[in-house]
Amino acid sequence: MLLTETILFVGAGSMAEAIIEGLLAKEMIPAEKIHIMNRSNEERLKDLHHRFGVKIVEEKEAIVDQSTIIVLAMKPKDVEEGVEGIKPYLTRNKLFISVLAGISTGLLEELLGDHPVIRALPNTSAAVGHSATALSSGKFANYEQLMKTRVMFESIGTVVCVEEKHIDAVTGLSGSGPAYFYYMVECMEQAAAEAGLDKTIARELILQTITGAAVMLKETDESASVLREKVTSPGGTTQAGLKVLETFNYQEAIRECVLTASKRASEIGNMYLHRIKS
Ligand SMILES: NC(=O)C1=CN([C@@H]2O[C@H](COP(=O)(O)OP(=O)(O)OC[C@H]3O[C@@H](n4cnc5c(N)ncnc54)[C@H](OP(=O)(O)O)[C@@H]3O)[C@@H](O)[C@H]2O)C=CC1
Ligand SMILES: O=C(O)[C@@H]1CCC=N1
Repeated sequence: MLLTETILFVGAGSMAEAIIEGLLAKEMIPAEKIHIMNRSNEERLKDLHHRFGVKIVEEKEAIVDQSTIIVLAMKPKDVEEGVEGIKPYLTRNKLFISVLAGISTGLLEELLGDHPVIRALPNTSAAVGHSATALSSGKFANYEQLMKTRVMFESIGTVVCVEEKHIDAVTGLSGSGPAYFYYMVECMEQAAAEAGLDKTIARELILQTITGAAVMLKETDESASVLREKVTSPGGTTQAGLKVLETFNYQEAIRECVLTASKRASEIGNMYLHRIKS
C-alpha cells in the first residue's frame, strides 16, 4: 500500500469508478480507506461497495473529517451543490483533487474557501491502469501535495503536469479521447459485418490492430506518418482505403472534434463561473 490517505469521492459515477478500480487493482490503498457518496443514487453506491469493498458514506461529518484527500467527481453542473454538501465539515488539512471538466481551480478555491486544489484530468482507462492524466495545481496547493497526487495517478497510468490554461485542451484530447477510439471501433465492427466477417473474429482482429498500432507508436522511434507510410503500398489496399478517408475530410473531422471538445470544456467553465458569480 503506497497511499496512506483516506480518500472521499464526492460523486461516484464513471470517472470515480475508473479511478477506484485502478487504485485497488494496483493495491495503492485498502478498499476500506475509500469512501463514496452521491447525491441520491444509493443503488450505485451499493453496487460499488459490493464490487470493490469501498465504504458508503453514512455520516458525512465524520468521513469528511477523517478524509485527507477529497476527490470532486460530480458533473460540473453539480459542483456548487456538491461542495456545499461537505463544506460545513471541512477543516484545514484537506487536499482537494478535482476531475471536473472546465471548472477552474480559482472557482473551486472560491467555492471551498481557499483550500488546496489540484485539477486532474484523467480518462476512464484508469480502470485498467492506462489513464493519460494531466495535473495542474491551484494557488494553495504545495509541491508535496502535487507529488502525492502524481503518485496516485501514476499508479493508474501516465501523468503530465501542465499549466492550467492547457487543461481544456487536454480535456478535448485525452479526457474525451477514449470515446473517439471506441467510436472508430464501432464503425470498424459495422464495416467488418458488412464485409461478411464473423463478429467475434472481427472484434479480435480490430482490438489487436489498435493495440499493435499503439505499441508500435510507443516502442519504435517512428512518427505516426512514417508508420502509416510503411503500411501503405503504392496502388495497394491501404492507399485505396485512406483515399476514402481523405474524401470524407477525415483530418478536418478529427481536428474539429478535438478542438470543439476543448472549446466545450472552456464553455462549461465560463457558464458555471458566470452562474456562481451572479
Ligand atoms: N467520464 C469521463 O470519461 C471523464 C469525466 N471527467 C469528469 O468527471 C466528472 C464526473 O464524470 P462522470 O463520472 O462521467 O459522471 P457521472 O454522471 O457518471 O457521475 C457523477 C456522479 O456525481 C454524483 N453527484 C451529483 N451531484 C452530487 C452531489 N451534490 N453530491 C455528491 N455527488 C453528486 C452523481 O450522483 P447521483 O446520480 O446521485 O446524482 C453521480 O454518481 C465530471 O465533472 C467530468 O467532467 C473527467 C475526465 C474523464
Ligand atoms: O464528456 C465529458 O464532459 C467528460 C469530460 C471528459 C470526458 N468526459
